[in-house]
Amino acid sequence: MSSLLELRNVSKVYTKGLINAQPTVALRQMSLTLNEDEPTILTVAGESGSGKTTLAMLLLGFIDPTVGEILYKGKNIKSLTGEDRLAYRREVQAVFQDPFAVFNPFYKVDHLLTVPIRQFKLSKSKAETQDRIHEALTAVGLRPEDVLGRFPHQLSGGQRQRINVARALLLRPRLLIADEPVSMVDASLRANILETLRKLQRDYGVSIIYITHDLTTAFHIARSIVVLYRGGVMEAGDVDRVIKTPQHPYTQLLVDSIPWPNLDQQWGEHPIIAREAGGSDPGACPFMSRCPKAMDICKVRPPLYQLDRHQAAACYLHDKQAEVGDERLSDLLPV
Ligand SMILES: Nc1ncnc2c1ncn2[C@@H]1O[C@H](COP(=O)(O)OP(=O)(O)OP(=O)(O)O)[C@@H](O)[C@H]1O
Repeated sequence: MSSLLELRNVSKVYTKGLINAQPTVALRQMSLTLNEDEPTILTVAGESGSGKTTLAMLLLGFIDPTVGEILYKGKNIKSLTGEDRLAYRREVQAVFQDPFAVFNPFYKVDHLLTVPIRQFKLSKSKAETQDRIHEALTAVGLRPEDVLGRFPHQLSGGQRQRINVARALLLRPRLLIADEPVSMVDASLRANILETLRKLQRDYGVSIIYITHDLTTAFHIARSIVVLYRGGVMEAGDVDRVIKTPQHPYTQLLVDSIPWPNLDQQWGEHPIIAREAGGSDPGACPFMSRCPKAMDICKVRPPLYQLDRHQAAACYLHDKQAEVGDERLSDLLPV
């Protein structure tokens, strides 16, 4: 089986200057492989300063490893030239934390989406360009008529972030580096954007390296996880296994810091729905009795709704098909 991406013993050491240089080991002997034939979502999790962004910068070729090598389709990304380099530039895309910072405020969304198509000569006509843009916007759950013709400041943070994902998707990437893509997005839109990423992996065969400090979202979308601490890999493996039975004390600490809702607790005059649904099972979604779509998701990952009530909130708010009655969620779950 051929590899899409391979890190071989990669370390990155930053030095601050010539005098009194204090080296920082931002990444330490990291190795991992993503297979070309098995698009997957891999989470890289860790607290602030653990080396996550350094890893993203290395993978995108913005900085070079101090030791070790990074191979894309079997070739060291440092020595890529010509067609190979162009393919790597096109096929490895990124979505960053801040959906505000990426856009030039003077250009409309149309321009922002047309530029990459032009740069990589992906279309032969204006009509084809438009078709591609419409397809990409639709794939990320946006209606073209809602966003085209607008400036970035006329869009919500969630819309902007999805346009970032659409822009990456236009280039038909094989690998997406998503560095904290939902940390600056409203809680109600997080599940929506994470679901979009999952769709890219499932329907478009894009592998995703999802970088986060938030294990709840990692659990939501990833199949496997690498836990970083001070540049070193503490634990790695199947996401269910690592989060449910963490072996390393640092991972245990991260898992212990996940907020767990108390399903018996009442807020204001309204009892939480889990009560109404007879949901004494702590792993059950509080909205399960009235939300068919959530039930589907629950079958895949039952404890999702146990992890973070905001996740449940996001799911409810996002899911227009869910018939949960007229109650506003904010009446049921405090924000
Ligand atoms: N350009 C740089 N020069 C020197 N040290 C750096 C540089 N960039 C990062 N570091 C250091 O490397 C370590 C890892 O930083 P990095 O930004 O990769 O962590 P992170 O996990 O992404 O953190 P955060 O979640 O806060 O963004 C930190 O100790 C940081 O101070």
